[in-house]
Amino acid sequence: MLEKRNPIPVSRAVSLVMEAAGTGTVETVSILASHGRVLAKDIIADHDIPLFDRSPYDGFAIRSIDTADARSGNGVTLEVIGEIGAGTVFPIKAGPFQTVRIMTGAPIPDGCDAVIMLELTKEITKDSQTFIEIKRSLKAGENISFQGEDTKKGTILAQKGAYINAGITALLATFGSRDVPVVSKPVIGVLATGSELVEVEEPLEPGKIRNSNAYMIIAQIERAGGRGVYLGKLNDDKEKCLEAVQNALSDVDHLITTGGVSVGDYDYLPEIYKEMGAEVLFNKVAMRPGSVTTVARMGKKLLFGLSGNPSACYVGFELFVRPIVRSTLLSERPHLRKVKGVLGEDFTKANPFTRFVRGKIEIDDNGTLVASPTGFNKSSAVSSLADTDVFLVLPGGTRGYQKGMLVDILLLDDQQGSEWPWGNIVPSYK
Ligand SMILES: Nc1nc2c(c(=O)[nH]1)N[C@H]1C(S)=C(S)[C@@H](COP(=O)(O)OP(=O)(O)OC[C@H]3O[C@@H](n4cnc5c(N)ncnc54)[C@H](O)[C@@H]3O)O[C@H]1N2
Ligand code: MOO
Ligand SMILES: [Mg+2]
Repeated sequence: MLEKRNPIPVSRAVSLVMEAAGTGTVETVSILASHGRVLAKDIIADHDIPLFDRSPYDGFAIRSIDTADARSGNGVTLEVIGEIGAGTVFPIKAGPFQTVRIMTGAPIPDGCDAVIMLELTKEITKDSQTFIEIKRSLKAGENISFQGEDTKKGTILAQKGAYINAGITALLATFGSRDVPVVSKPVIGVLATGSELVEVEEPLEPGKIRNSNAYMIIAQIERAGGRGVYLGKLNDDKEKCLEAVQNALSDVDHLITTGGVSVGDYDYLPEIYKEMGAEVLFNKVAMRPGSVTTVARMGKKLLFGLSGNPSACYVGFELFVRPIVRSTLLSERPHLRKVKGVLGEDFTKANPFTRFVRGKIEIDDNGTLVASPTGFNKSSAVSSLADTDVFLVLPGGTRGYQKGMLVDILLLDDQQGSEWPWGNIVPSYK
């Protein structure tokens, strides 16, 4: 007798999964390997930036008081007592009507309180001594990069849980972090099921298809910030699948399977979860594609039973697995970031379940975000995933959607994320 499945709302399904979210451990990596990882410790400025008053220009460091009467037609002459490049400190204090030739980034010499750009000065040589003439007055502090103007010692510049981008890498280097504490990547195993599958390097035969989902999922795990481990493909043999799932689970933090979660004769995952004694959190979600997505729990580990259909598998990953990866990586915004935009074309097919249409975004001439489906829209589609950078969220109902309507858009290639995008998805937009 076929077991009746009760679809639950997406938001409820995500909440159930998130109850199993854990936090990751810490490891240290070289700064050169830290890009794209997640900080395990705040970055706190341990000194001011700049660390000392310095020149923003190539020119001359002067005493502003000496230029008080300077103007066009009445230049002031200053004696050049030396020169300083970035990296050294000038050893002498400048006295009245003395100046020091200075390069960008060099510390302001003692006695000086302003800098004039090279282009605004005229060099004069008299008795083999160098002078400059200045025809304008400068205020104290003019053209100086002051100590601490960028940031002050003690400021928290990046927080634990932040994605290490190029800017954070610059901060790590600024404050001398050669070894960077990062959150260890959660290890997610991937098993593909289906007797129809051949491996990527194998030739096709009648009735067979290539296993694309496993590789797609590994890429999605990596985009989310986890480490994907490909554990192979399995034929539709219940005992072998049960054994493989049980063995795999001991080596990974969480396990993803693809295929075999629907009601077909060879869809063994539901029975496997039962035999293992795993707690099934849900086996039907009110969404398209991916309605058959099933998630079970064994202690702290989650078993994500993603659909075999490529688009359904892709969507199931982004909605349910991604937030688990991100919260392990200490993100407080582990879900897909939601923005609003307009629908780029009619989507007339109504559906009782919320649709996650694979789409791409563009910004039109008025600056409006326009999201359009990427093409063939069935759950089985693989071709339209290549151009996909967003999901258009089209809530279930009896009506379709017209071009120009306001829609919720979930961004896939994004590091900012969202705390909870499911709160105010409304049934239709006018
Ligand atoms: N009577 C019903 N039939 C189906 C239902 C239903 O509710 N009642 N649900 C449909 C929906 S919705 C989906 S989605 C699929 C889900 O199927 P499974 O998750 O059980 O996956 P399979 O049956 O193993 O395969 C489905 C499809 O995907 C292809 N596939 C599988 N693995 C891969 C892979 N690694 N790479 C690429 N493609 C893969 C497979 O060949 C099938 O074509 O069930 C519907 N049926
Ligand atoms: O799980 Mo299916 O993908 O709803 O079409
Ligand atoms: Mg099936």
